[in-house]
Amino acid sequence: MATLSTTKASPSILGGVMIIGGTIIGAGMFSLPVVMAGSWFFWSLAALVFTWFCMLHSGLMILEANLNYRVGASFDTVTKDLLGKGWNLINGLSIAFVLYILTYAYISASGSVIHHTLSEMSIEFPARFAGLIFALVVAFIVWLSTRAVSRMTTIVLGAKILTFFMTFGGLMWHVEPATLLDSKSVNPSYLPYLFMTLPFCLASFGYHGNVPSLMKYYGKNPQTIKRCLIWGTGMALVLYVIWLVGSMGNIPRGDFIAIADKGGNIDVLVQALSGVLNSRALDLLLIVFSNFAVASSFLGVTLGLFDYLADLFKFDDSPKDRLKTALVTFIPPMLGGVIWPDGFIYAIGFAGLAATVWAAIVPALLAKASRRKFGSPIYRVWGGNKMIALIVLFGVGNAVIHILSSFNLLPVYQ
Ligand SMILES: N[C@@H](Cc1ccccc1)C(=O)O
Repeated sequence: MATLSTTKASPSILGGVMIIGGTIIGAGMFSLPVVMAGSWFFWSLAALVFTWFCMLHSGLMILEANLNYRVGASFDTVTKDLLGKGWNLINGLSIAFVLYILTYAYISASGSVIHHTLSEMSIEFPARFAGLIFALVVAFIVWLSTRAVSRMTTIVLGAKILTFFMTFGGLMWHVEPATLLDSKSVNPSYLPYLFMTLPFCLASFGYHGNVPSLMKYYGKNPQTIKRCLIWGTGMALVLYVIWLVGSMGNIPRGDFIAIADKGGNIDVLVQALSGVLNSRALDLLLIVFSNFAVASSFLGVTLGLFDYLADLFKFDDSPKDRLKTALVTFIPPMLGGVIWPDGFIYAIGFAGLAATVWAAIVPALLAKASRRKFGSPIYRVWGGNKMIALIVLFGVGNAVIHILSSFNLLPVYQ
């Protein structure tokens, strides 16, 4: 029993699982059914599982490298030390780009969600301004304090999980096997459309900025943090699969062409779902859920961007400086939202393109370099060089796919 007094109690893994799960499950999931309509259910399922596997392991690689540094050392410190200034610059730029473009995506998404919610109540309100007002509210909360954000996030995340299960519990009852299996199509082809889904899967599984925060929270405790990553990403995977079944089991494959044509934003998707559901209660739940889903990632991601920019511009924590930081955080994406309110799907695709740098390629290089420099004595991801090569290939492959599809060189389901 003597050993008991020497072991320090570490916080339970639930908190870490929620941090990871809460960051991962966000607006990205609303892009999935729309971009996966071409490859439909089974191939999309394969893309999801493959992306989950790679993104889990790249997160573990960040952990492996991070463990060789003091608790509190950030992504920035580790990258600069292991890979040098050049890589660190590329890494930092890609992080800033992802956070900015996601903030824009959330403004566009929240505008669309609020527009849809109000029009259900027979109030006409332009999506552009709804997004702008929502962003101002979020900006105000972020400007107040980190504590305000964390309190709001807890409430919103709780509501998101609750309404998720209520909505999808209901949606599951409506699933039509013939719709889900696309059995009415004659000679369908799915495989050619598989590749373009990958950058969207990647964006939807992004959480990697949070790995150093977990080390701050749990200390150098690789087994606990590893369990948080496995459960957090696993929870997201299960939710995404349920979401695919719920949406593809209700909206026929052909109907997605019109949804994508209208910009593929959340209101169009939710409207299509409620059109087939014929249930007022479910319809309402779906609307409430989509509001919360967007709000929780919006808070989390903009807090990340806010802290990042404050550090970059050396703004301090006084109300005046926090206002400056809030301005640089929110003005550019807000302008984007007012000028192009419907760029949601594009934005998620570009988030995938940039996130591949810091969520796949750089983590693999970090693990490689930390093995060379320190031998990674505390913890090492399994699979040796083969795993590192797989993650680099996954990352580079995603970038190539996104660039090809931006130039219309990949088949599009239309
Ligand atoms: N996974 C988040 C987006 C994200 C990407 C990368 C890092 C953090 C968050 C979403 O689906 O909305």
